[in-house]
Amino acid sequence: MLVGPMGVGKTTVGRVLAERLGTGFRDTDTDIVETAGKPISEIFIDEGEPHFRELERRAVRAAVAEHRGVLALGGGAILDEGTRALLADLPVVFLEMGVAEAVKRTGLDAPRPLLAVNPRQRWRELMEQRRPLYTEVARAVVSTEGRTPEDVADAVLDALELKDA
Ligand SMILES: Nc1ncnc2c1ncn2[C@@H]1O[C@H](COP(=O)(O)OP(=O)(O)O)[C@@H](O)[C@H]1O
Ligand SMILES: O=C(O)C1=C[C@@H](OP(=O)(O)O)[C@@H](O)[C@H](O)C1
Ligand SMILES: [Mg+2]
Repeated sequence: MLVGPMGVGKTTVGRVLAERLGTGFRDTDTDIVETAGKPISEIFIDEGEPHFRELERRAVRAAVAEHRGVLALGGGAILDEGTRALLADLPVVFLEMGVAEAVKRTGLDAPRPLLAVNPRQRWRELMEQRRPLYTEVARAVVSTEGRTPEDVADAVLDALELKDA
């Protein structure tokens, strides 16, 4: 299970990991988009963040119950106390990076509504609030700085001692 901030590579590394482990990959953001029938940015605009968080809470609960492979969560999923409790005994890895790398990665990618305005400052604020929560749920912390997604996947397997799985 991969947690960490927007753009750190949960989705990208999750796919690589699933392939390495010969298992399935699931991403709660994808599940939410399917359920809502529209992109995350539109959910934020039309119904607001609290509604998105409610969809996310349900999506994480369903995925944890049903899915046995690699699961990538959205960056804010750990804000929910019930979600953190669900993750308590699972092999959760916190992927991390610094703000410069975050801005570089998210700038190149699909829009994330929470970083639409003032991305650098917003990212710092979000990390201040969330870092303790990522740390609380994680069994291991893996840096993604200067590593390709393949290298990060290797480091995750090492950290969870799944290298020969
Ligand atoms: N280790 C990495 N090094 C460089 N770029 C990366 C790395 N991992 C992911 N990326 C890029 O960063 C962007 C965000 O990745 P993504 O997997 O969507 O992150 P998340 O799911 O954590 O928000 C994508 O453009 C992806 O190709
Ligand atoms: O950090 C957040 O609050 C969010 C992260 C996004 O997922 P990624 O972390 O996969 O970008 C997505 O769930 C939404 O835009 C909100
Ligand atoms: Mg993602």
